Amino acid sequence: MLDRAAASVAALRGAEETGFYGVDRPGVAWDWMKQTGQAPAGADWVRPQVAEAWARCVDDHALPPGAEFAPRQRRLESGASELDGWRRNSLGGVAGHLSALVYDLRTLLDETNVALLLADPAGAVVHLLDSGSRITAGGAQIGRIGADWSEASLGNNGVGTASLLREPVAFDGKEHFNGALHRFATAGCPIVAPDGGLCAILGMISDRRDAAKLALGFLKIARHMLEASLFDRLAADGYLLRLRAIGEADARFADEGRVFVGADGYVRGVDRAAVEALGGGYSALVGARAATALGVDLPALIAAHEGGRILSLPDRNGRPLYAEAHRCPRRDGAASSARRAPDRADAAPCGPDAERDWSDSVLETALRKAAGLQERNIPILITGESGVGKDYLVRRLHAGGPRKERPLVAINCAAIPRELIESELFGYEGGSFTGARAKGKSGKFVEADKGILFLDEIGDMAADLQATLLRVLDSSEVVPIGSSKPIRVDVRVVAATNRSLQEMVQKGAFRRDLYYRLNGVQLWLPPLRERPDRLGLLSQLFRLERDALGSAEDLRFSDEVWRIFFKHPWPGNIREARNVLRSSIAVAKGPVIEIDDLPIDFLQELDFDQRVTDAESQDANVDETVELEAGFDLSDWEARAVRHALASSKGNIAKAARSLGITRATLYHKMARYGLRSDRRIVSKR
Ligand SMILES: Nc1ncnc2c1ncn2[C@@H]1O[C@H](COP(=O)(O)OP(=O)(O)OP(=O)(O)O)[C@@H](O)[C@H]1O
Repeated sequence: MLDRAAASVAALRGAEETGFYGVDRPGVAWDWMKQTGQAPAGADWVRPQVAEAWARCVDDHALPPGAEFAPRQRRLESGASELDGWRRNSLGGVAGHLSALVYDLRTLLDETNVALLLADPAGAVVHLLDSGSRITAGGAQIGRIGADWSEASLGNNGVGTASLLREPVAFDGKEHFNGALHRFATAGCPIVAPDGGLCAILGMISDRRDAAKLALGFLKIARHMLEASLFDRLAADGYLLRLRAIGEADARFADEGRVFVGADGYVRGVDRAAVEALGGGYSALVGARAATALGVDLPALIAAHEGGRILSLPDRNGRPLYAEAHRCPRRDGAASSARRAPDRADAAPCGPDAERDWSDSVLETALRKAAGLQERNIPILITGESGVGKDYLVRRLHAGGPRKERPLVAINCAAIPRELIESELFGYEGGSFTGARAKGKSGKFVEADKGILFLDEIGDMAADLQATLLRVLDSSEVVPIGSSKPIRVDVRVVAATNRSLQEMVQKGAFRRDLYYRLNGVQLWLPPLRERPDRLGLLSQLFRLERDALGSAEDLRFSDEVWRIFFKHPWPGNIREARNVLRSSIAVAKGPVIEIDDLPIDFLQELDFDQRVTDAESQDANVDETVELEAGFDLSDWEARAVRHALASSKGNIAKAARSLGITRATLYHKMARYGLRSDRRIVSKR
């Protein structure tokens, strides 16, 4: 203890020399801990939460003070229960909503250079964005599925400590016990189901080491949205009570609280605001009779609902609260027309139908956004890797939009030869050039008049044509080749690309003015591997393909196959998934589709995937804190998959593209990106 005091005094002197406010207080405390091997006893130099966490790291978790170490790797695939849990329990519900949320916030996340992740209640990473795969600490990749972020494995960090304390937590740089996390800020927020059960930890890691507060604020908003969605899912067949404090100036709780009472008269769920208002915690409310927990029995609730009366309930201090009762009907999957994206503001009072679990939350969010944009004539730019559903989105947009009676005209800017694109877009007068039709041709702009013109693969448009296109967009007039008479057109333009137009603009490969003209609003579709709800989406696609092929309703995949689907990075995205599902359904020999029924190309890819996994788990088994293989990310994987496909097809581009489930144009892009070339004999790095 004396040592500690002496060291503190010495450190304090140092701090005084540097200037009290200029000193890196957690840094001083951490160095002291490194020297002494003990956690500081008081909270003079670090926040109390940090001092307590460090003490736990030393005393409870026996972690080495002043060291850098990697987290343990948990083998998520080792037990069926973990994956099944992820797939079937409420985490699955969080996943769908998280997908939509991540989708919404992607731009913000890109700009702030943070990675968002979802961990299971014990702190193991079960989902992360691509950017997460680049996070390394202690020489190891900590941003990857299965990495154990619990406090006992990685030292205090937002995710692991939030899982332990069951409350939102964030740490800046040197507040982390583990020196390997000093470059980062980490934050974590537990996601609690309406029955009080912990379903997941939503986490964030930023390479700005002072961003903890910001990250925590963001996570709390995200948590609010996720928990509201979980509540919506629960509220069926019973009564929903909306609580409000009496009197406008009454600020006892900022949010309206919600309580759900089942048709049996028991409280089945509460939200955070209601717990706050009523007191006693989830355990005192959930599972108790409404009469006991709320002071109102079921007949009184029904009578209030039917008579349109407001109830009065006592709050935690015995003061009255208003309560409005709403009937929540039972859901039967058939009534699925009310599908909506998770938006608290426009959520139905009793939540949407149960089938929403299996709908495509990302697509729905994009459609909802796009609908408003279309009405206001704001140009839409859809971005995302090949096969994520850009084209599919445009078709759905058109089918559900105000121009559905008018044409949707699509043009693939990468597929049309450079010399023909102008005549394709703008048309030509009869006989205006050799090979032209005598009657002339109207061109896509005129064909799309009053409708939608979809410019696919816009990033592949030649520079001189970009200028012409811009002119047409600005003037809303086209001049067919060989004519001098402009034609007025009224088209909504939607463009799509799997390239980064922003980067192309920076490199001078795409016109900045055209970029701004097309990019009224950007809708980004995430790759399948980045989607926490990918298993739900695959289940839905599976049902689609199964019904289309007329296969038996009890046909299903084995758990083994689901585990593979969960881990596979799906470089060809939804297109690849649909191909794999379709082929396996077609060859299924019995009611259960096994690994052997999967397409051969897919299995070859897995072979490689499996080798990586085996290598990783061997590493992890040698010593739980040894450095794990660093620097291997999904783009490496994709490059290997492309190389493998080219090698298997002996350089036949069409065949390789088919096996990857992508178009030839996309394969060429990917080859260019990874510096690959193909000839019939050899496929190698340039
Ligand atoms: N949400 C979805 N539900 C069902 N099927 C989908 C969905 N999204 C995409 N698909 C299917 O996946 C395949 C690929 O989709 P699409 O062609 O729209 O991708 P893309 O992003 O435009 O690809 P590319 O950039 O290569 O043109 C299509 O068969 C499409 O029907």
